[in-house]
Amino acid sequence: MVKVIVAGYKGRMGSTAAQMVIDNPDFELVGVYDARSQDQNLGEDDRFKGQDVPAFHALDKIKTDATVWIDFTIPTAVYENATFALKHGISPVIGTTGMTDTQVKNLQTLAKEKQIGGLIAPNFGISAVLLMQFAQQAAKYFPDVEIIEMHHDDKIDSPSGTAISTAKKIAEVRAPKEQGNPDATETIPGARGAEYEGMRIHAVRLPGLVAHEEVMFGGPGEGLTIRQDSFDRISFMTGVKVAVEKVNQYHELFVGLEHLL
Ligand SMILES: NC(=O)C1=CN([C@@H]2O[C@H](COP(=O)(O)OP(=O)(O)OC[C@H]3O[C@@H](n4cnc5c(N)ncnc54)[C@H](OP(=O)(O)O)[C@@H]3O)[C@@H](O)[C@H]2O)C=CC1
Ligand SMILES: O=C(O)C1=N[C@H](C(=O)O)C[C@H](O)C1
Repeated sequence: MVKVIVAGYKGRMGSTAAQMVIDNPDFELVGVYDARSQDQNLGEDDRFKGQDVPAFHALDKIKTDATVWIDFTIPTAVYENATFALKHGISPVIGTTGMTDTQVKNLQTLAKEKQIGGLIAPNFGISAVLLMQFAQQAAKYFPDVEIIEMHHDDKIDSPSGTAISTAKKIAEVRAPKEQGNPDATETIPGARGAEYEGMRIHAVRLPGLVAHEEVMFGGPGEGLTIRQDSFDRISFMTGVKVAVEKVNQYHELFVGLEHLL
């Protein structure tokens, strides 16, 4: 039985993850954490009526025997949360996006020091993991690429963690390249999107969307578009489940679900 605490349980992803833990006979939800909630117990939340799980609102009040910390919170909270988990011997399974490269490195160092397994996954969806792998493969042959990520309009960070991760994977295999016309100008600043190592990333935010990404490649006389869609947040739960099952077996913190698949 894997004992789990879920941070951000009031939110879209945290509530879905809490339900996944409750529904899994091999997992036990032993705590939930959400900084601004008033609940003393998860059962006070209408979506979880009948559940008896302590709810916490401040890191220094958390008392738990959890071995896994699932985090779907906000970019400004996740680093402190993951540090807390590692310092208390709890393996972090982090879905929250928006951490800096330095923060990720610091967490990896701490996990190694403490000999604790952990995972930061910019995307727990299998379609997104495959899209990133396929895009990396295609970039060897098509160095000209544009990334378009599309999300619901409540998303805080942009570009998405998945888009940044896609760009990083592409940058690993292609020589640095400034795309387009070197004399190009932007009549309205930002028209060409964000720039990462010569690639352009475009962030679309619209009600009705969940999480979607297209990677467009262009070459002489041809093009290739790779697309993935998360139509429902349940799409992320297969990956979260695998991470919860496996993360305690490791002694380092990985970035990317592919390391545990
Ligand atoms: N890796 C993946 O596969 C996926 C990652 N994500 C990422 O997960 C994160 C959460 O997304 P989503 O569920 O849509 O966002 P929500 O805004 O729905 O949920 C975030 C929750 O965290 C709470 N919160 C805020 N501060 C803290 C804190 N200090 N400690 C604990 N909880 C806190 C928020 O409370 P309040 O509203 O009161 O501020 C809210 O309930 C985002 O970074 C998103 O990019 C999303 C989908 C998939
Ligand atoms: O905020 C979201 O919704 C999502 N965030 C992650 C990201 O930033 O890539 C993963 C997925 O795209 C959904």
